[in-house]
Amino acid sequence: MAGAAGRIRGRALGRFPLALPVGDLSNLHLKEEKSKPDANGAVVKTNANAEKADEEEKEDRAAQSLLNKLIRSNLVDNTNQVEVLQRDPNSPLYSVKSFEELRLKPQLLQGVYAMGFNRPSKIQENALPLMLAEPPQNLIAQSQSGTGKTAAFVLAMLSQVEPANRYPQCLCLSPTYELALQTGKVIEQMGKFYPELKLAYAVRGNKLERGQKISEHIVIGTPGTVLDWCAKLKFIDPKKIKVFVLDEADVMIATQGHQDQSIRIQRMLPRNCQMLLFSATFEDSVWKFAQKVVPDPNIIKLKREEETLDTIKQYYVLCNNRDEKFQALCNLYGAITIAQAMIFCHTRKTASWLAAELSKEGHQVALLSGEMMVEQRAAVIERFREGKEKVLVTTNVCARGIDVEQVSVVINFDLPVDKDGNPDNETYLHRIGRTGRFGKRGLAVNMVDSKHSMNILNRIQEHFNKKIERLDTDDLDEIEKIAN
Ligand SMILES: Nc1ncnc2c1ncn2[C@@H]1O[C@H](COP(=O)(O)OP(=O)(O)OP(=O)(O)O)[C@@H](O)[C@H]1O
Repeated sequence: MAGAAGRIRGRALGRFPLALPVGDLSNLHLKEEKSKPDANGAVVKTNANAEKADEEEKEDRAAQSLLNKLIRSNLVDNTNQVEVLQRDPNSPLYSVKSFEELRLKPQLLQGVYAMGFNRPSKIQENALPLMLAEPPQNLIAQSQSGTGKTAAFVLAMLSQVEPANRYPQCLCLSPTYELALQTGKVIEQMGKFYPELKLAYAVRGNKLERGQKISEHIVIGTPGTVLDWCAKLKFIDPKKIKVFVLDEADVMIATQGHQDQSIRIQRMLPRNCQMLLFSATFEDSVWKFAQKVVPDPNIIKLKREEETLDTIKQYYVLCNNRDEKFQALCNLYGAITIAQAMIFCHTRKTASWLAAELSKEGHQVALLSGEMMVEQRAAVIERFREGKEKVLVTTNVCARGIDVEQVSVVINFDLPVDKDGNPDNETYLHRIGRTGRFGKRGLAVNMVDSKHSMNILNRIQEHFNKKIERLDTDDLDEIEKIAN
């Protein structure tokens, strides 16, 4: 997980430069740094004398004036300043609260700060008080990709666990093996100051002895294996679960069988179990599913036009065929520096062809596709996350939800369509959401190669009510401009 995402950094991403010296910007988070928890997890408040208070006020004023300057000069759009966005009421990262106000346990506060989070995002600020309320509240929540949903429900689970009880108390369903591992990592990082807390992965390949009971406090896994562990193998006593999380509900129901399995698991849980469901999109089918698994819910939902993030710039390129699309891609690479990119293709065949062509051009390419074994897929993603490869060419589902901070560009080499050839808006949103994570700038480029794909693109624009601009990839100056 990208822990340092919450701070302002001096590092430029590709050619998205940071426009001001870091020294100036660091003023913006001076105030938070004064109330961080110490090594024992206690929140340390500095005992400020009048002089110090004066100094602080000056710093605050300086920070505010810098912030105003940034906003006025429109520099906000040119930088990756999470802190600035977190102070912009129109941003999904905006928050008026601090993590202290969210009543987190000291060990968790310590974990949050150790991950480099300075303040909550909008979804965290809104969802956490509900999730931590007494008695526990059920919640159906939507927030854009990369705005901190995972961190929100991980905090909720960690807050409810009683380490002295050596049995599973929180159960989290993820749609894929990769996402289960990714979320597990967040749990491990955030629960770092909770050494007694244990986590088990209910994923294919994790074989346990028959008759065994699990003593771990949190179980995270995919629906099929979790169902086996609860119903058939009885490794878990579902009646003791206090918190049930269903993550990426839209992706979940797109996978054959997952919806039924999730509902069967939910039915085994006690009535007073807290049910939480998260999703980046809420088409009707997701909504119906959500209402089936979350009784009497509190609801946090976005308006359609809020679903896409303004920090991700969207373009399309007109081409005539596959070779021209490849050329357009090469032109993009020739004109802008791309930290890491994810490229989506419709078929495995195109993906392998493209990966081979890009390798011939000298790129370090990773290929991820559905026919690979889950362990292989996880290894590919890990290497990409570590930056060993700079380009990830992939087909579809296995790349959903993957959180890699350095992805500055997403290319739809083929536009996402459903099995009937209609635009797949959800998949579009998930794909472009691989960039622009937590306020970072991102670029999404769509390759259009026929009247049909132009029509798909137009329908995607209409759906999100968001203009996707044309980009001429033969014009290097124009490409350079979009990266500035
Ligand atoms: N309050 C915060 N401050 C700074 N960074 C944060 C904060 N919350 C989350 N992040 C970071 O932002 C990135 C995205 O967060 P997260 O994965 O929780 O988003 P998400 O909404 O679950 O995304 P997706 O819909 O794609 O699954 C992660 O790298 C995470 O570490």
